[in-house]
Amino acid sequence: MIALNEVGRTFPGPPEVAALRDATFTVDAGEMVAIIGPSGSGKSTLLNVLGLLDEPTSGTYLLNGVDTGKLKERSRTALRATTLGFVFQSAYVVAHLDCMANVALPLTHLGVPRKERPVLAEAALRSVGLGHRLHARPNTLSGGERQRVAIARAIVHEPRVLLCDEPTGNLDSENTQAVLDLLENLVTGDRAVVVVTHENEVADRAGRTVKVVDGHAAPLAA
Ligand SMILES: Nc1ncnc2c1ncn2[C@@H]1O[C@H](COP(=O)(O)OP(=O)(O)OP(=O)(O)O)[C@@H](O)[C@H]1O
Repeated sequence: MIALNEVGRTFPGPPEVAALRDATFTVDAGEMVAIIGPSGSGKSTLLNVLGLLDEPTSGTYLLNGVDTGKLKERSRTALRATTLGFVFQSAYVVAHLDCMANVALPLTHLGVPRKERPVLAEAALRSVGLGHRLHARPNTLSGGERQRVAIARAIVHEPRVLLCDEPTGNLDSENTQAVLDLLENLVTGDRAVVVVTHENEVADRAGRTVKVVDGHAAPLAA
């Protein structure tokens, strides 16, 4: 699904900063990979590159077989919208919309017919265990439930890769476990999950770990 070869990202500055120097690793469908590393090591830079939010200044990044360096901006945006789902530390849900409407939002941008949107949104909410809260407003939910709404929204269009940035950073240990169970269930034969985390219990759930040190990102030996 993902193949990075000697990917670097240098910010021109001044001063010039080589935030990512050499990221070389793959992520296959059917696996969950944790990205770990000290503060300032380049994890966010790497996640931005993986998420097609930023472009490498060197190396190649293949996503779902597509050489992303060769894409024009429009094609990058389209590939991002169809192939990737994003989960952040804070569940950026829209307060005045109910869960169904929040989860259906990305489908609007993808041109999914209006009639199909509620069907897909309900299925996504049921898949994260929120079938009983379809029409709840986010402010009536717990923090863990809100994060599950954000996950439902991230997967409603069936992305091949789910990119998560500290997805349990704001949760207590019980909700952390629930979200990790969920992420584990989302790893299927045709989907990969990538999780940037500081937390050992999150990394422990991943099949493999990529460690970032001073901009060098490589798999840890098993
Ligand atoms: N837009 C930018 N311009 C210049 N330097 C940047 C920019 N973004 C990040 N950096 C630098 O690149 C390095 C890597 O930053 P990055 O945010 O990727 O680290 P991180 O591992 O995600 O850190 P943390 O765990 O603290 O979030 C840091 O030295 C940072 O100051």
